[in-house]
Amino acid sequence: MTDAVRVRYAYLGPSGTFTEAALRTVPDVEHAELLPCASVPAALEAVRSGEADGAVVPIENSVEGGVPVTLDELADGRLVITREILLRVSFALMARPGTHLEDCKRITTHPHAAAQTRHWVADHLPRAEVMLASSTAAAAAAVAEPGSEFDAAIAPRIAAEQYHLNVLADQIEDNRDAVTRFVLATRPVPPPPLTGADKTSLVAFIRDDHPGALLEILDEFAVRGVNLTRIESRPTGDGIGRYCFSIDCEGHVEEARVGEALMGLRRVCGEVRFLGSYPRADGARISTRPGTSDVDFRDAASWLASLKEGRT
Ligand SMILES: O=C(O)C(=O)Cc1ccccc1
Repeated sequence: MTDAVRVRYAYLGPSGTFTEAALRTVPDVEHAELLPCASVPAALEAVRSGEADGAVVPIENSVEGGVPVTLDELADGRLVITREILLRVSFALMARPGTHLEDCKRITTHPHAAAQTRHWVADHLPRAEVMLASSTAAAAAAVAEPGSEFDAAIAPRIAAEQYHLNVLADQIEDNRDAVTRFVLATRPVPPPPLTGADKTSLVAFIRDDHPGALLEILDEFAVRGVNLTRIESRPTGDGIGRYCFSIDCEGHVEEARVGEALMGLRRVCGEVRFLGSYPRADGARISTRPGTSDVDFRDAASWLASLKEGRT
């Protein structure tokens, strides 16, 4: 394969991050060019500018919920999500050879990793200070620097080999079932085909602040039997008290109940930004409630047409 046709993927780097591990699950990634970026905004900007064809970024974790920087960056609607990836995350404490557990006073890691190992650190290193880094692998790289100000990093075990560090403690996550959800974002393209186990993401902006505005949004989903998998309010940045709603729901825009819910939102909201329909990473098939399948919507539409033609 020549360089001219190689797909370029940006990701939260440097090499050794969980995001890289998530990216490595994308089909044909071995033929792609990987572009490590210093932050989530930088990875997404590489896609907007055309420097990369797609970016993999963390969007939600099972301990802390949505990742604000990713939700806010995607809310501009200039990119779409074409794939989601679920990754179990497990953390190790690593240090330069010769450092022992009791020497670890200054630890560095990514904020998500700090949140997911808080109890372990409090129990085992109660006097340690945790300083935040742009990623877990960036933290490992900083510890590996000669004369580093840090004693240890919390990072994926694989980063210890890459940065020549020793693992002092492994599997230090507070919750063994911690899962992080990543998405692949690209410049706008038609959604991948319907699989029957899909999700749709969007951002809804209320038209004018009024009682029941959120209820009106929820109603568009509820009356069509569309289940939400995440809803979060995020500030729009236009002033205190001004929020939009970042929403993931089950189903694909090609399914009538989802398409009709989007049209309903378009009517009741000030603005709706479609962020994509894509296969669910867990493959869980969606069971439609009675009266909300594509057949039901088609039947209702042809019944209405027959009324207009004078056939009762
Ligand atoms: O810093 C990393 O390795 C990342 O990819 C971000 C992250 C950190 C902790 C859990 C999941 C993702």
